[in-house]
Amino acid sequence: MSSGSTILVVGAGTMGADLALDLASHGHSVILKDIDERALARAKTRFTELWRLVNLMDRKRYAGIQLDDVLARIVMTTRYEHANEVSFVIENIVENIEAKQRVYRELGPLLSPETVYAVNSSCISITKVGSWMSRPDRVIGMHLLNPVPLKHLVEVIVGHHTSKETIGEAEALLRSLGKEAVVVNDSPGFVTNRILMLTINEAAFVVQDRVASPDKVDRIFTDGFGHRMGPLATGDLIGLDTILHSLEVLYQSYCDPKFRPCPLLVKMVDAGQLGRKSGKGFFDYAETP
Ligand SMILES: NC(=O)c1ccc[n+]([C@@H]2O[C@H](COP(=O)([O-])OP(=O)(O)OC[C@H]3O[C@@H](n4cnc5c(N)ncnc54)[C@H](O)[C@@H]3O)[C@@H](O)[C@H]2O)c1
Repeated sequence: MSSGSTILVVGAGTMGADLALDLASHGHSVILKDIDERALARAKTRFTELWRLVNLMDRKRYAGIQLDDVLARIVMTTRYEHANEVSFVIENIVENIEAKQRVYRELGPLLSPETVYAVNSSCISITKVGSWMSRPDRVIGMHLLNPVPLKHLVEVIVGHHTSKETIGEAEALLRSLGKEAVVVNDSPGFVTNRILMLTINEAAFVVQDRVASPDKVDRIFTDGFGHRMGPLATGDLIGLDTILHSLEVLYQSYCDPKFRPCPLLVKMVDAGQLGRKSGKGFFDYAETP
């Protein structure tokens, strides 16, 4: 897919906002849709923060590009404007099956039959999403990693009915963003989160059982194994509510008790300690953007 196409990004939270900026910085026009005006306002602030962060981490990334030109390519809305004109939708709303199903039912009839519907989900089966759509061959999983502009690998998930053409178009869109696709078969949690969610959940159990503090747990992974981030800092980056929703989807999908969410995680989410996005999770982020 060439740059210059119009892409509808549904959901302007942690992933949707970062994705919109990444698409626009590669020349795509973006319609960023959310149901919540406050989320759109937060996304606006996030664009500037993220621009700064990416420039710090990778100077070449935005060389010769002006932020104002990038922002001019993003339209923010709470309505499905011009949905029938887009060639690609990337959905990034909360990790909740009922909420996602409502969006697909609402949006499906508004789209052209040829539109590719990419699902950015942590765990939800792509075949299940396809079952809600009239063209399941145009539905594909696009599990983007966080923060989107700095991650060059994307787990692409092939549902039961996903066509070869749809896979090719998803790969082409990712190539236009300088990203590489690793294509895997559909199964709840795919490869990444079947493994990662168990690790983060077990790390929460270790803290709950007072085996070690969050700092010690993560240091064993960073200073010991040489990982760039420990499991609890990773949970804070993703969002503990997203971790909890993902574990619930995995538990429901496999009926396997190994995915039961740690009660400490549930309590932290109830208390609004969601990680970086709320300023506090297993660690404190009061001073960090
Ligand atoms: N956070 C991560 O690191 C990460 C990584 C990969 C994939 N994901 C997946 O991406 C998706 C989004 O995650 P997130 O972390 O951005 O969530 P988030 O909670 O930060 O944002 C979700 C956004 O969706 C909006 N929303 C809810 N219902 C909507 C609707 N009907 N229409 C439009 N917008 C709606 C909310 O207002 C919110 O702004 C989830 O499925 C998640 O599992 C997240």
